[in-house]
Amino acid sequence: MNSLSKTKTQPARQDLPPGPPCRFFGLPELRAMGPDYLGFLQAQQRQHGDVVYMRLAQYRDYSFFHPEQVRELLVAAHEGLIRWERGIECMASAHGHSVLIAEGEAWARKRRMLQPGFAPKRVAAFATLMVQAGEEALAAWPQQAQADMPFEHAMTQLTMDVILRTLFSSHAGPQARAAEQALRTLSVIAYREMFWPASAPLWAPWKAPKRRALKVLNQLIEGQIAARRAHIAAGGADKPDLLDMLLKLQDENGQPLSDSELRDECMTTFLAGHETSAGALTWWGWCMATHPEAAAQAAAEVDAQLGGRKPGVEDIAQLPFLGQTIKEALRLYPPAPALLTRKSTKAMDIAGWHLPAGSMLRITPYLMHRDARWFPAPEAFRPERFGPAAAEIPRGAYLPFGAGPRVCLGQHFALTEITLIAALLLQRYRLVPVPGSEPPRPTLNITLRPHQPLRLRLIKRA
Ligand code: HEM
Repeated sequence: MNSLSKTKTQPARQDLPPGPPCRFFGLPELRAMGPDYLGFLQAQQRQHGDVVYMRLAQYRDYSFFHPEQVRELLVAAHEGLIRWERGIECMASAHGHSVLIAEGEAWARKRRMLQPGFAPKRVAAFATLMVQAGEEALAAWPQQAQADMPFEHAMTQLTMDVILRTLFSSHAGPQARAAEQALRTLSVIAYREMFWPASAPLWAPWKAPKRRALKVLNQLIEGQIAARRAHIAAGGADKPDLLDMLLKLQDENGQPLSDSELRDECMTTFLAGHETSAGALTWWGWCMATHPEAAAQAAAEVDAQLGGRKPGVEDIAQLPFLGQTIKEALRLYPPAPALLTRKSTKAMDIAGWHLPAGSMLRITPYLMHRDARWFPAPEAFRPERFGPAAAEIPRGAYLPFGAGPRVCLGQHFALTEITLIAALLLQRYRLVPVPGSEPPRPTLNITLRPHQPLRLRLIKRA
């Protein structure tokens, strides 16, 4: 191979990382990816190693599986990346142009404005609301000695209630059940649409379920904003919630969020702010139900620290083992198991490979978290991995909240909420699998949920 041919737009195969042979424009790979994205990528990693190249339709597609490469991409090369336009287009029908969707200066402006609202101090002020929501939800659960609960549904309703209280000073009313169903519908549709090159317009007759789902969510969010505007117009007092913060935000030029920006940020905070936390609590519940010794140790820690009183934000640091069980559940079942695919906007060199502008880049926390090099016996639930005596985990190997400048904005919020709710649960119940039930299979529909709604048996603690 001479040096001239290396500079051609289409690199020769030996200049590319290993991967499946390029056949039929990558259609066999695309067909295999849709029904089992995580299994497909895992098989590629096993066969080809830490960097896998595929030709998928018009895209040069690279998957990275090594922590150093992940940090190189998400941290060092961040400015040369955007999120894959088609993926974002499928999510934008609900999220609009929020911080989750925006790119470049528009994203940076939103991120700078929103960041203080999710800082630890701000989140701490919401802890009382989180605990209140948890206590009220648990008080409404069956009170007999043991009961089989639709646990996943209960966690979704609870985290939705938390976000409605913290965002709008509101509660999960009858609209919440409809919103849960609508979000499920939208996630399945958005995930499916990502594997098609384009979407039919929303008015197409077969898009009625998507239209209905969007209407439910829009009515919920826009109704809350309209009610707040009416409250302010009537001279009502400030409310200690995120909407109040969003209404008062100004950028460096003194510009507030426009009406549509406000709607979009509220929608993203509502959706991103409860769906993933619900998934995290659901999987944590399953881990506790199937690892009674770890559950008993976490419950003993909670009892010793709280002595029966309700938890507060200041207790979180005193519940290290409980925190380890949560981290380990997030490792085995990261609610965002595949980061939103990135596209390079300029040529770059990563891990010794030259990536032309326009390359697709995939990072898959679910697979990084199950790599025996960083997590020995990766399928085992071992909270000790995150204990003080454990070996250090390489930076970039553990990514439940992503990494780099686009790391999850709500990570502190989520961890505070999950820990407080987990403590409330352990104070009251022992969780066990429903006898005879099938173990949940992780299923990807943008987020990671059990293949069918998870039920757990709750046994009241004496
Ligand atoms: C266990 C719960 C959560 C998990 C696992 C999670 C995970 C993630 C991940 C992995 C990303 C980055 C995606 C990427 O790089 O492609 C992200 C972004 C984001 N998350 Fe979360 N999240 C959680 C909870 C929350 C909560 C509670 C909120 C808000 C209240 C939130 C708001 C956001 C926003 C706004 C972004 C976009 C940030 C940006 O693009 O600058 N998340 N989340």
